[in-house]
Amino acid sequence: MLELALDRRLSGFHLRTQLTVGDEIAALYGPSGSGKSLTLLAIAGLIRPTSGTIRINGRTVFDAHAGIDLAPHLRHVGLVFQDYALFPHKTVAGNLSFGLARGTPKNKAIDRVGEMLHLLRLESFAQHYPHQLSGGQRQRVALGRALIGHPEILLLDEPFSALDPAVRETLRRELLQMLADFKGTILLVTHDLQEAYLMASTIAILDGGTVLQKGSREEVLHQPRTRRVAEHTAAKNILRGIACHGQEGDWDIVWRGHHLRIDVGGQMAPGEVECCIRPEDVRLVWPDRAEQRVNLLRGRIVHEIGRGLDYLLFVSLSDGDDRGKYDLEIQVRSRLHHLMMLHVGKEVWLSLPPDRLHLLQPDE
Ligand SMILES: Nc1ncnc2c1ncn2[C@@H]1O[C@H](COP(=O)(O)OP(=O)(O)OP(=O)(O)O)[C@@H](O)[C@H]1O
Repeated sequence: MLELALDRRLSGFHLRTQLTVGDEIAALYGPSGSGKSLTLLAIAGLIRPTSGTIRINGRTVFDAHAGIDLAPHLRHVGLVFQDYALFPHKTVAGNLSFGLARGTPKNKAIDRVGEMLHLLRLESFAQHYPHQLSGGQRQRVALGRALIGHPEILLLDEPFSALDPAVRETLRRELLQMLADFKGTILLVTHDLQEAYLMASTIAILDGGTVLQKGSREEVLHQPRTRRVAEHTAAKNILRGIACHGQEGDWDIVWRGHHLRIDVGGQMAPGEVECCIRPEDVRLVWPDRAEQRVNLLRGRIVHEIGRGLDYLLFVSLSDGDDRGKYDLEIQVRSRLHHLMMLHVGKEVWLSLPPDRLHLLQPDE
């Protein structure tokens, strides 16, 4: 388990990461410059926060107030850098043994390097140098160097960013397989939402040095707390409207003259609100079945992007001829696009399922 409450001011940037992560893979997801790498460096003991605490499995490795600041090698943290940071003049075996604690007896070191080479399937590469390895093999060596000292937590800083998409997919799978036996916390830094979703069970969204939301990957994706989180998680359709009581004691949001029913499942006050719906949650409705649907809207496709397996449709609800403007972004499978014979200019019926409309809290 990892518990963080960090504060560090730099010129023009204020890092204030508050985060607790259990023994699982958690993604620290955020745009460039949001403070992801600084957070990892602080956990590893490579930069010193001005104030705050860092606990690893209940053990305090940093506490500014109490004057505790354990050296990196005493924290039991494995760190895999973005560019792997292998020593070019050391062999694979040499790079791996660098991860062992100083003073490890020679026969123990040889055994442990052997075990690691086996786990990484690099036995026949022990005497190779980094420049003689593929990107994937280099990544494995970097991971092995981080794991060889039996760390309690593992920090991975954008481990796939340097790779092309095809290799990236294979290596994500490989990495998950290799980490299956790791029992502690794994914190993966990424600025790729899909990668965060694929690799991690929990996602923490970092922006401007602060964690905006942390939750299960489903929660973060489908129940963003605020507009800022919704923007980071590509919710796309953020609707600003007026909340009022609906006809059956439920809640409606009046948006662009339409009464949209929303399942709020909690307290809500009348007045101006924002809600969101993801592009894949907007339903396209066959015209002959339109009347049976709730939250039905009529619109016109003003733009579309074919992406192979699916299409992004941009739909305007107004009858005007302003082609650049759209009100909703919708994601549909190519098969449905074909079946419904969709094209730019076509009129479509849409439904916004009440349980997919999600109310946003005001940004702090
Ligand atoms: N030594 C430093 N001195 C001053 N500012 C710094 C220092 N290191 C980082 N920063 C600033 O802190 C902010 C966060 O940097 P950080 O490297 O943690 O971002 P990141 O989220 O990891 O970004 P990326 O995804 O691009 O790697 C940035 O605005 C950066 O310019």
